[in-house]
Amino acid sequence: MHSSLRDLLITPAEMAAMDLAAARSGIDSFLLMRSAGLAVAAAALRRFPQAQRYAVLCGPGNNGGDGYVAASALVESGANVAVFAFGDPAALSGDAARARQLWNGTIDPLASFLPQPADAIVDALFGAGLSRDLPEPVVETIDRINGRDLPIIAVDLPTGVDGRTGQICGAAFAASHTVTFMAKKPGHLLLPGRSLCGALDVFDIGIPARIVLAGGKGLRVNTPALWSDHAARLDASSHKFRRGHLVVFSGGPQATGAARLSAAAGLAAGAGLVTVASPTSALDINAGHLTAVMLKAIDDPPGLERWLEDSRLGAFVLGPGFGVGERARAFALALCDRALVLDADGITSFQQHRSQLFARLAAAPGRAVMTPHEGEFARLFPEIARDENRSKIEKAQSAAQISHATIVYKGADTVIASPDGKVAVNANAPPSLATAGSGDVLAGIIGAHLAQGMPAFEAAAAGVWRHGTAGAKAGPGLTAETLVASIPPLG
Ligand SMILES: NC(=O)C1=CN([C@@H]2O[C@H](COP(=O)(O)OP(=O)(O)OC[C@H]3O[C@@H](n4cnc5c(N)ncnc54)[C@H](OP(=O)(O)O)[C@@H]3O)[C@@H](O)[C@H]2O)[C@@H](O)CC1
Ligand SMILES: Nc1ncnc2c1ncn2[C@@H]1O[C@H](COP(=O)(O)OP(=O)(O)O)[C@@H](O)[C@H]1O
Ligand SMILES: [K+]
Repeated sequence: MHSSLRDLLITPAEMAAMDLAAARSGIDSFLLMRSAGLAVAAAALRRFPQAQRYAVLCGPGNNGGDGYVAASALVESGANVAVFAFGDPAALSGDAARARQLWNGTIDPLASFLPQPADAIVDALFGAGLSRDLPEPVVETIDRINGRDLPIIAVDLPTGVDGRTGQICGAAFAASHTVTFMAKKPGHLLLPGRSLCGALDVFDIGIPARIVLAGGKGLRVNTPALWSDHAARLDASSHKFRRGHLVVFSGGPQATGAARLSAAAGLAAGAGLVTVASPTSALDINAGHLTAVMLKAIDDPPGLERWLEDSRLGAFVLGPGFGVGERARAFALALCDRALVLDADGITSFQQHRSQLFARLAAAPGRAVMTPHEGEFARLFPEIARDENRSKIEKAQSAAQISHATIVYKGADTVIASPDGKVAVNANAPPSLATAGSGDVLAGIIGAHLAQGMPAFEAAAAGVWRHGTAGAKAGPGLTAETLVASIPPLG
């Protein structure tokens, strides 16, 4: 696999365009199908050598074609193979018809397939060309097979998973293993698709990297390659002010913990100084819990404006535990032209005042990052959230464009998108991150990156990645506190 393809995500439409570009450059498309089918057969033999029968389920398009190639290769290796087809195999056209003609065995209708206890199933029913909900006979087959604890090797995508969105089209196989070609598709990473792929193999079937790279639109998996060039490095000339000063705003006396978690995370993530800006009413409580983190009384917008004259204040986190309302809006609007992470209550405060926030961000571009979870996203971007046609990636991209901020659309499949079109999908976050305060920690890490001078998209992507890595390091019993202690070095 060409190293530059490793983190690339290709939509099914882009993949189809690449097929055409490959054909135009003189590459024989049947050879691509042959490579694909051989890769599937090899994966089936390698992963499930104990199978007494490989049941290959073939559909009406090129995914089915890959299945016929795999079936022939499995027979050549001495395996026992049975082929079942959905639709009329005589109606196949192009490369898929050629692949079927090379299959010497019988082809039974899909409806007659009865799974046997030692079967391994090759799912070549539908792949990138799935364009609507699955037909009823396919749904019935999937229902008959899922849950029987049989190994399923999916060709390109588990049948029923939409490669662009990761959504399920009526039903979907829960595969043990998925073999895809040239590059991952969004549906392999976005939920629920990701949870149905099993282990994922990306196989190079011979489309030149230059064609794949030219055809992709810049969708990426979030890895350090995206942002490590922007990471601040420590050297002998570093001092605390050069490492950046992060400010985290605290809520009132009943709601101070979230800000302290963000502040602790910011310090652990590398900000040189961190100050909790607290209402006077909560100063004593905050003071009783803070050591390395500093404290400053800030009660109202004029007090904030005066403090902002200190140019050493590098970045701000507003939202965790802050309280929803007018004060949050006034603080946020005053910070829009700075490096700002707007999280939690900071986001919810603008539910009825969205256009005010977006207009201010457009007029005073700073480095703003918003970190909504699904509920907060729906509050700020209700029309986008409701649009069932758009993938989570497309939703984050639209939200970034209309808000003029980098969006971190959180979840197990967090998407990071910038107003200028950069986008990445995160894949390293363990489910143990679903714990109270985990989002506050993320906001603090991103704030530290902004304080160190990273651009907004890179600061956010690096923050999400470090948060995921910290989650894995802290292990299954993690709490927000152990998460902070597990934040790994940057770069
Ligand atoms: N470059 C590569 O990556 C390579 C890719 N390769 C392989 O090609 C696969 C993509 O092939 P593909 O485009 O023919 O699509 P595929 O998934 O077989 O289905 C299309 C057929 O299904 C039909 N159809 C769709 N939805 C339906 C529904 N709900 N219910 C019923 N019918 C439905 C649709 O008909 P239509 O929508 O026109 O009615 C059409 O007939 C890809 O996943 C990979 O395995 C390799 O061969 C090597 C090179
Ligand atoms: N199942 C999951 N798998 C991986 N990461 C998750 C999962 N659920 C939540 N997370 C991550 O944990 C964090 C939770 O943030 P948030 O919902 O704001 O929680 P809180 O408000 O309690 O801090 C987000 O970064 C989110 O992406
Ligand atoms: K499939």
